[in-house]
Order: sequence, then structure tokens, then C-alpha cells
Amino acid sequence: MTDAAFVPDSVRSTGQALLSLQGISKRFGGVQALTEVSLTIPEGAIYGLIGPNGAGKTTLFNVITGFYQADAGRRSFAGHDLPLRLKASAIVERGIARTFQNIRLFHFMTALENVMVGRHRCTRTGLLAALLNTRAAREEEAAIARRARELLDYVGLPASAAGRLANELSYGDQRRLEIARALATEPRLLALDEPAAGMNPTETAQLRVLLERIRDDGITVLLIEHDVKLIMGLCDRVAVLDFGRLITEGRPEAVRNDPRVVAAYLGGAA
Ligand SMILES: Nc1ncnc2c1ncn2[C@@H]1O[C@H](COP(=O)(O)OP(=O)(O)OP(=O)(O)O)[C@@H](O)[C@H]1O
Repeated sequence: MTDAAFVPDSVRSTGQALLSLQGISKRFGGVQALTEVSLTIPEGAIYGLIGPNGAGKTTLFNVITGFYQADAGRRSFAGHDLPLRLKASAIVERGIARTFQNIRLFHFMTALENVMVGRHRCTRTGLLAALLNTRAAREEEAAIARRARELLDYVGLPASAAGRLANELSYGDQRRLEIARALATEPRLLALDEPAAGMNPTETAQLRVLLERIRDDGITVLLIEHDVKLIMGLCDRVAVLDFGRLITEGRPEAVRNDPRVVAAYLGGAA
């Protein structure tokens, strides 16, 4: 059974909030996908979002990243209101970058070019300067390429991968490349939609090390993941959705033993 009066610890606590959601609801026709979800992601955390199939994880993720507009609720990011109507591109500009469950790279561009595309969102030189190939535009392009190479190295791709087409890379490397492209927008919150999906155990272990590094370098991480073992071992906090409601939220060891979570996953009553 869900507990409608549940208020997560992280909502009660003050300070350190990077992203706060209050009373977020979303309906698709006759389906109430989210009902008054409130949670706060503390800055500097790896924050996991789990729940059984159809619980509303992807919907909430899409609301956070501007791909869906919530019907009701409020949200704030880094102390500023983040209006529900903001589009995905505006959300990126505010400092939230995402990856996708099904890899969405530009497959016939090189790995380096894929990351440079992400970086171009942050450039200052205008289109006219780029077309005229001014010195400022050339210098900026060189700086973008330099930063893109750094990011490829940061996510663990070998230097030889930079010039290869994205679709020639291994699955695990494509996932890393997606993360590099998201990081190229210099986010404060990196939102990952099932980053370990389809990975073998070695790739998953490497991903874990990378995500901890990203967190330790000051970028907050949000992830949806079906690999509960990975979530429990990696996350600082975990939120659990069931039938569109937040049923519990807290440290992994507390969430793991919460009877509401056990019941949600087993499909029984708490
Ligand atoms: N675009 C949509 N149109 C209609 N219904 C939708 C849409 N997206 C999600 N839903 C419904 O909303 C509910 C929540 O779905 P959602 O995909 O958010 O769950 P989930 O927890 O991510 O599930 P899964 O783990 O299976 O990916 C489900 O009943 C789903 O069928």
C-alpha cells in the first residue's frame, strides 16, 4: 500500500538542495502516471530513482528534463524557480543534462564531433562569425575540440576513439560517449536514464567508477536504473516510486529494508 502522507527526509531537511520537486502530477489520458511527487536531490549526491515497471520513473525523469510538462506542481533548481513550461533546451541551459535509455548519438559523426555538438550549446561566438570563419570563431572551435578530447579521456575512452564513428564503438563505449556529450554542456545535474542497460558486468563496474568520479568532481547525478544492486551500492540516496507515487526515499540501506519497497516489488501488501 502507498502512503499518501509520506514526506521524504530530504524534503524536510533544508540547505544543499539542488533540485526540488513539490507536488508533481502528470496524467496521460486516463492514466495518472504521477501523483503529487515531492522530493529533493541534494547537491553532490548520486540519487537513484527506482520502482517496478510502469511506476512512473521515466515520466518523472522526462518532467525533470523538460521532455514532458507536468500538469501540476512546482520545481526549483539551484535556488531558482524552474517553471514547468520550460522546454528541454532551456533546462539544459539552466544546468541539467541528460542521456537516453535508447542511445541517441549521431551515429555517422565521430565520437569527437558528438561531444563537440554538446559543447556548441555553450559557445559565445555567433553564427555570422562562424560563417565568416573569423579568428575568434576559429579559436573557439579549437577550444571546443580541446575540451571535447578532455571529456572523451575523462569518461575513459581511448584517444583512438575520437576519430571513429559513433556506431563503430562498442556498446559500453557508446554509453560513455553519451555521458561525455552530456557533460559537454557543463551541467550541475547529470540525469542518466538506465545507463547500465545492456552492459556486461565489467562495463557496469567501470560505469560505477565513472559515476563516483563525476559525483566527486562536484556534479550531482540522478539515475533511473533497473539494476537494483547497482543502485544500492552506488547511490547516496534512493527514491522509490510505485503507481506514480513516491512511497519512500532515503539512504539505500533503509530503503532496501523498507516493507513498502519489498511489497511494491513483490506486488503484495506491506
Ligand atoms: N506517453 C505516454 N502516453 C500514455 N501513457 C503513458 C505515456 N508514458 C507513460 N505512460 C503511462 O504512465 C505510466 C508510467 O509509465 P513510465 O514509463 O513513466 O513508468 P516506468 O516506471 O518508467 O516504467 P518502466 O520501468 O517499465 O520503464 C504507465 O502506466 C505508462 O503506461
